[in-house]
Amino acid sequence: MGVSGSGKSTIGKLLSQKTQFPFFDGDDFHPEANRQKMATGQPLNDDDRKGWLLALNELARKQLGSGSCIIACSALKETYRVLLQKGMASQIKFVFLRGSYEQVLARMEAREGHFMPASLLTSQFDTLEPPEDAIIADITKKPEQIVSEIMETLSKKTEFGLIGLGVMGKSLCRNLAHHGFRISMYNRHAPGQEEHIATDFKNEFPELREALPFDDLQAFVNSLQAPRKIMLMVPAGKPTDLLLEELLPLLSENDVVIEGGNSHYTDTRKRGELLSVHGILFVGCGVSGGEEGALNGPSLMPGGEKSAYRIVRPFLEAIAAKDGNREPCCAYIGPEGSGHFVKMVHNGIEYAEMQLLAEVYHIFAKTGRSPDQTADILGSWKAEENSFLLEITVDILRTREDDHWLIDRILDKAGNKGTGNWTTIAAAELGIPATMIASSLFARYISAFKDDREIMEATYGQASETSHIDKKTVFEAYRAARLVNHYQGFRLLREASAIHGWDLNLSELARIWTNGCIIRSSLMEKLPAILRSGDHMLLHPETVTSLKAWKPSLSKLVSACVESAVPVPVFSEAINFFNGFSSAHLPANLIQAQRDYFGAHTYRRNDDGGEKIHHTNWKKTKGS
Ligand SMILES: NC(=O)C1=CN([C@@H]2O[C@H](COP(=O)(O)OP(=O)(O)OC[C@H]3O[C@@H](n4cnc5c(N)ncnc54)[C@H](OP(=O)(O)O)[C@@H]3O)[C@@H](O)[C@H]2O)C=CC1
Ligand SMILES: O=C(CO)[C@H](O)[C@H](O)COP(=O)(O)O
Repeated sequence: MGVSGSGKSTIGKLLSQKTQFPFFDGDDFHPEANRQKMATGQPLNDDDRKGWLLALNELARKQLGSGSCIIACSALKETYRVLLQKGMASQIKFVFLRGSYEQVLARMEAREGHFMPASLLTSQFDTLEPPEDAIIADITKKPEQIVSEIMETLSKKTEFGLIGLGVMGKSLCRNLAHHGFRISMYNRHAPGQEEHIATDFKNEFPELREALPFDDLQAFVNSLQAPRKIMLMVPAGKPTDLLLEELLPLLSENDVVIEGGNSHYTDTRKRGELLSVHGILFVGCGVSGGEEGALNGPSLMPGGEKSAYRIVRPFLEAIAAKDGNREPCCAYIGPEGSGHFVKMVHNGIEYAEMQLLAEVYHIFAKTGRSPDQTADILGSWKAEENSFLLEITVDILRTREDDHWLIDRILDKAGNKGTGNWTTIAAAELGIPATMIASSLFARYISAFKDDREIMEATYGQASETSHIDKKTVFEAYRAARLVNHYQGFRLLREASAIHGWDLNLSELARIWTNGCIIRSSLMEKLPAILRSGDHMLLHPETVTSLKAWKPSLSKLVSACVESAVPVPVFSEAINFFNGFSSAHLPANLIQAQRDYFGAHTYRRNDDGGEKIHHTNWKKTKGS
């Protein structure tokens, strides 16, 4: 690609000789209508070009079926290039023949018998939108040198690098390789502990035969095509900062770093600012799906500068899971740390979804059911209320070890790595009652007090059995609580978007969570349409019908569990939130009066339009 006169045909033909891939001059593929228009001296507009660009796209597609090809096409605008690579972005490489106006003009004038009006060249330069991710060839060099540099870049340097070959990093590398990307892989070297990790990993999987393994960071960086695209999959916090500190001096302007760990969104914002000072682009990308998702298609939530996302988009979209319409479960989220904020809330929703299933398991255990019997019931729910977490719970409950259920041997102290904690803090800071997320976090914390719990039970007695709670009640309560949980999570996202000016597309977020991620579910599949409709999620007609039908079971379940001393903190939050949120009158008037009484915090009245601020001298008016 490049302006007229930049040497596309010369370089294309030479490349064709070297590679043996056929060469096509794009100009030969104009439809008849375009030819006639050009013959009359009229310039082509974008609409005219569309059919032509799609014809070239078709040509490339056909050629890729039997090898590859080289096409000369000016491809001056980004939109043209998007059309050219439609449906096969990861397989197209642009070579941009770059030169100044004066250089191109001089070349044109030197061509015997060739005249190009200066005005035409000016319009070419005016239209040109230089590509952000192309092999750049300097047209002042000799054609042979240009071609050998292109060949070297294409044959030796890799397209994408990944740092951190742990659970997620390894799976993502294999996923990238499955999609035909040439990758470099790096893991740190710690003598006696972490040695030859990347090489051993490469040797383990045949799909990595083309991948380059490194335990030397400088060599890893040098192996990548410019602008480099490097993804980090290391623990969030200090390790990420240490790694960036080491990496930064090795990078060049316009390189892109994608940080895929579960980082706090404020760290992401700071890192983006730091890297931008050095001209490095930064994408803070939420990744969900665990080990299997990373291998077969995760859900990806990239945030940061849009220009940075455009460069890495072909890679991220290729490896992402695909939704029901075969669209990638990956979409640009928004600026600064928004991608990591969204991933954090995803995990918050995940916490509550997990805790609800844990409470269901507990209730059924208290009815005397074995893990297998509970698995049978949960398995029967899949037809109407399926989710990834429900499916794995069924698998977990059925898993046996030496004739015992494994679940019975797992210590009941839940761990966490921080995202539920951060979501709870963010909800509190933004004034959003994400009570189910907060409660599921605290349920994990309560579980950690195992010693206290044992002493308390010995003192106060055990929960009684709950055989009077029927399966239908539990199922309906579970369905109602899930709706409330999703409402709270999306409400938190909406508020964050408004406060931070991120312009999050909530419907699109729900769409990219329909596959690949941990909270994918049949409910999530309904949310894009509901959120797109602009309706309040809890007032959408379908939700209203469901909640009216299921709410009595939620109340009944929580009452019965409280009676039996079976802890159901997250089910309780669901019904209490719902009851409060659907009460036109709450006792908050008394809170306001108390605040005014002891601290003169003032209050508003409901009999004067609520505009004015009032204060009462409560002691003086006492009893009057
Ligand atoms: N596991 C999951 O389900 C998910 C995890 N995540 C996030 O992805 C990131 C990676 O997770 P995961 O793969 O599970 O973690 P692992 O612990 O399995 O792997 C971490 C990797 O980071 C490397 N590493 C650790 N510290 C440093 C350092 N200071 N410098 C360089 N490399 C370092 C480790 O190298 P070494 O082997 O030498 O120790 C290892 O390769 C985390 O931020 C996590 O929160 C996101 C979504 C899901
Ligand atoms: O991001 C994830 C899933 O989406 C990770 O698995 C994360 O570790 C889960 O959080 P926690 O460890 O706090 O349970």
